Amino acid sequence: MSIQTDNFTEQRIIDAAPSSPNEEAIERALRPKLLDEYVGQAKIRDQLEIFISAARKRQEALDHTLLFGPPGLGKTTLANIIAREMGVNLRQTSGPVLERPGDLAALLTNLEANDVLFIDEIHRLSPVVEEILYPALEDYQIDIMIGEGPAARSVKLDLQPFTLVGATTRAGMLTNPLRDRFGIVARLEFYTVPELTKIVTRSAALLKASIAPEGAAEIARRARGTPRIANRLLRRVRDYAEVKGNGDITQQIAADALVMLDVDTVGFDVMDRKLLEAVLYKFGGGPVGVGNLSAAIGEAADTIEDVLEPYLIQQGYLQRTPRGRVATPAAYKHFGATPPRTSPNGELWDDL
Ligand SMILES: Nc1ncnc2c1ncn2[C@@H]1O[C@H](COP(=O)(O)OP(=O)(O)OP(=O)(O)O)[C@@H](O)[C@H]1O
Ligand SMILES: [Mg+2]
Repeated sequence: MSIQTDNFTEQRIIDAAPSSPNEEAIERALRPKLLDEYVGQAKIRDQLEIFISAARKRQEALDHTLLFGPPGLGKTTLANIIAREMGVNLRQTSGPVLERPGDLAALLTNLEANDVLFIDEIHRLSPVVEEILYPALEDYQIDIMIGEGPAARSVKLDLQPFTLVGATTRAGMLTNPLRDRFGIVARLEFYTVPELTKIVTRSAALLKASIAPEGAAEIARRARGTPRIANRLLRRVRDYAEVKGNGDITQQIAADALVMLDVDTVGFDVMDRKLLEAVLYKFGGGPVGVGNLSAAIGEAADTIEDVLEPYLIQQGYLQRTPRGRVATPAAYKHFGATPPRTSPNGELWDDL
């Protein structure tokens, strides 16, 4: 997904979205190609391994698969891996690109048997395009209109069996009929530090960078649970090591470089801190609605919900309640402030 950065001259170092075409090219080079090289997400990997080998044995298309989770966790990577493991072609497009039903029909009719059609940002499909997709997913058929005016008629076309792999950062924004048509639904989780350490170590080897295990762990700890950020930090730290040292990425070099990049010890960058500080100091710890937060920190509500919040919530710094966002005691402590004895709901905070 793309992130609005209008308010900022510089891209966030820990922005989870790719920052440039150049970065996308580097990402492709670092992308694992097979399920075995895909680190973490053990549950999804185990399931896919079984489903893929069963489908291959029967020489059928894999069930339609929905991948969802915050940006940079490996959805596009998984879609590519699925096609490769199935031994079929991958055709890639995205929700906003498919403007007219004909755009999707052209893609669908060109698929070969058991191919993977990957639709990124599938929550942004237009309703008329989605309409075409339903019979395609269910019966491998589409209805298209040929001609115009009184001479127009609808024609049914048969398709080859295929697998739709849909990716989205927001499963909640899919329509029910679309969501119901996915046989496999996989929710990607943030990665643990050991998993990210593995990813950093693997990427360093591919980039021919010399890295100490503690250096890799230091980068992993500050990567916000996200492989894309881990790989980006690695590249910036490598630059730093080459200029300020002899090129070896030691723990000290990594820590110094990350201070320079303004990424703190738990991986928060300027925007994370701005968000938490707004909740704490402008809104008295919450509850505060996303609209007010958006106005206070000058970041789009979508970005707050898709990119900033998920990690802060998962790490226990922020809570989403029916009345709005609430800062937890951990958030107070992170900024050296004393948490209140009770939550905004009047419950006693129990981890004081
Ligand atoms: N499980 C993994 N193991 C190793 N590297 C990974 C893994 N997942 C992601 N990566 C790395 O992180 C980068 C970003 O992953 P990817 O592009 O698949 O994320 P995404 O979920 O599609 O993000 P977006 O929502 O922005 O499209 C990839 O280039 C890849 O190198
Ligand atoms: Mg992607």
